[in-house]
Amino acid sequence: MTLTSALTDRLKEPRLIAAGGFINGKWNTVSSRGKVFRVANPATGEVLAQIPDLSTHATHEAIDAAHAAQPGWAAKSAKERADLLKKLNRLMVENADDLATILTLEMGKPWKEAHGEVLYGASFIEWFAEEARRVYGDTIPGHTANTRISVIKQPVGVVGVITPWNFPNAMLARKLAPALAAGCTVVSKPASETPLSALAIARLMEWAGFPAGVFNIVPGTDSAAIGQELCANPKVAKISFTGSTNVGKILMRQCADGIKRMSMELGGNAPFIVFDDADLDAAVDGAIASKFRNAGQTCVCANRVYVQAGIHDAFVDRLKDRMAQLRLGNGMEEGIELGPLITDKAVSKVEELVGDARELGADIIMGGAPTGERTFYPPTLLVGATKDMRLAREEIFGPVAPVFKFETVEEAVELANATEFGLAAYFYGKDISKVTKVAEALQYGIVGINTGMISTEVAPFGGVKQSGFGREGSKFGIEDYLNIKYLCLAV
Ligand SMILES: NC(=O)c1ccc[n+]([C@@H]2O[C@H](COP(=O)([O-])OP(=O)(O)OC[C@H]3O[C@@H](n4cnc5c(N)ncnc54)[C@H](O)[C@@H]3O)[C@@H](O)[C@H]2O)c1
Ligand SMILES: O=C[C@H](O)CS(=O)(=O)O
Repeated sequence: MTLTSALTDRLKEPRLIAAGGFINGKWNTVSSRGKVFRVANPATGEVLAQIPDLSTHATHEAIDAAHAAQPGWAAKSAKERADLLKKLNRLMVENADDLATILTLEMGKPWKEAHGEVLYGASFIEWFAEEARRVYGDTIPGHTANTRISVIKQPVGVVGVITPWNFPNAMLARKLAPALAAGCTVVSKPASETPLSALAIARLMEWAGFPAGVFNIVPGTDSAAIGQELCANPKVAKISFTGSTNVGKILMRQCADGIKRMSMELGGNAPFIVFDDADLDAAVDGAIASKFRNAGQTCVCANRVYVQAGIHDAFVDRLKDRMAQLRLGNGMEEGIELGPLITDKAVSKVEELVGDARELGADIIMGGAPTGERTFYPPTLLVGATKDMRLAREEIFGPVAPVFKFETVEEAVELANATEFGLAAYFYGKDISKVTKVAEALQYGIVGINTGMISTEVAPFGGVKQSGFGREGSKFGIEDYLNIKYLCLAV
C-alpha cells in the first residue's frame, strides 16, 4: 500500500493511516493476486492511496481470525469491553480533525460536515460502551411448582459488516459499536471508494489495545466476491449491511441457505411535507438541512418536497433564496457547504432524473445541469413535479429539490406513502391533532416533525418496507447482535 503526499501532508498524525487490510491484528499490505486499487479525491482527482485489492482469500482469513477471537472476546466482562470502547471513543475524538480530513479527501463532503460525522460515529462508540453493561436478562415465574425459568442474552458470534461510501466513518461505527459491546467480533468490508476512514478506525483500535482478530477489515473492489464469502461462510453468524436496497436483496438471498441473522439499513425516498400552518422559515431551514446535507447523498435526505397550495409560492421563493446562498466547491476549503458527488456515475444518475422530470413538465427554477467541473452538481430546484416522474419513485442522491403541490392533508399522506421505501419522512405543521394523525399515518421508520435533522445515537435508526429492518443506535441497537436463550430448570 502506498500513501501519497496529497493525503499524508494534510494529517497532523500521518501514522493514523495504516498500510492495507487489517487481519488478525496485522496490516495486510499485499493482495494474493498482487492487485491494488486507487483511492482518489472526488473534488480534485488526486490519488490519495493505493490499497491492496483483497478478495475471497483474505476474507476467509479474516473470518477465521474473527471466529478464533470471538470466544475470548465474549468471555471478557462487559466492563472490560466497555473500557476498550471508551478508549476508542477518546481516540476518535482526539484525532477527529485528522479523521475528518481523511473523510473529506476520500469522499468529498465539506470538512465541517466530515468532522460532525466523526463525532457522530464516536457517539455510537460511547453509547454502546455504556449499553454493554446493560444487557439484562429476565426471570419468569415457572409454569410448574418445580420449574425455574430464566432468560439470558448471548452474542451472535462473528458479524460481517458491509458499509457504504456516503458516511464511511459513522456507518461503520454504528455497527462496530453494538457488535463489540455485545461480545461479537467483526469482519468489515468498506466501500472501495472510501476505505481510508475504516482503516483509520482500525489503527485507533490497534492503539486502544483491542485483541487481535476482534476487528478485521478487508478492503477490495470485488465486493460481490467478498460479500459472497461473508454470506456463505458458516463461521459468520450475521450480516449487518448498510447500502442500496438492490444490494440488500442480493445479500438476503445469499444468506438464506445459512439462515443468518441480518440487519438491513437500505435505501430511502423521504417525503418532506409542508402544511399551510407550518412555520415557513423553520420549514425552509429544515428543507435545506435535510436536502443538502452531504450534497443530498444521504439515505434520509428529503427526496420529495410536498407543499400545500396555500403557502406553495411563498415557500418556493424562500427556498430559492436560501439555495442561491449555498456555496459549492472543494470540501477542504473554508465556507464550502456542498461538495462534489462521489462519481461520474452518480452525476449521470442525477442528470437522468432531472432530464426525465423536465420532459414530463417540471419547471427548473435554478441549477439543473452539472457544472462541467469534475463531479460537481449545483443546488437544483424544480417546481411542478408530479408522481409520474422518476424522481418521485427513485432515490435522487444529489442536491435536487423537486417541489410537488398538494391541496389536502389526506392527499399529502397518500402521496408520501406511495413508495416501496419507508426509512425517513418529515413534515411541518402546528395543529396538534393533525400532527398526531399524520405522524401515525406515515409508513416510515423515522418521522421528523418540525425538524429536518433526525440523526442521533440515542434513537432507533432504521426503516420499514424496502428500506430494510433492524435498528441502529438507542437501547434497541444492541439487540440485533444478541441471541435470546431461555433456561428451564427443574428443581
Ligand atoms: N439506511 C441507511 O442507514 C443508509 C445509510 C447510508 C446509505 N444508505 C443507502 O446506500 C446507498 C448508497 O450507498 P452505496 O452506493 O455505497 O450503496 P451500494 O449498495 O452500492 O454499496 C454499499 C456497500 O455494498 C457493497 N456491495 C456492492 N455490491 C455488493 C455485493 N453484490 N455483495 C456485497 N457487497 C456489495 C459496496 O461495495 C459497498 O461497500 C443508497 O441507496 C443509500 O440510501 C442507506
Ligand atoms: O445516509 C444515511 C445515514 O444513515 C446518515 S445519518 O445516519 O442520517 O446521519
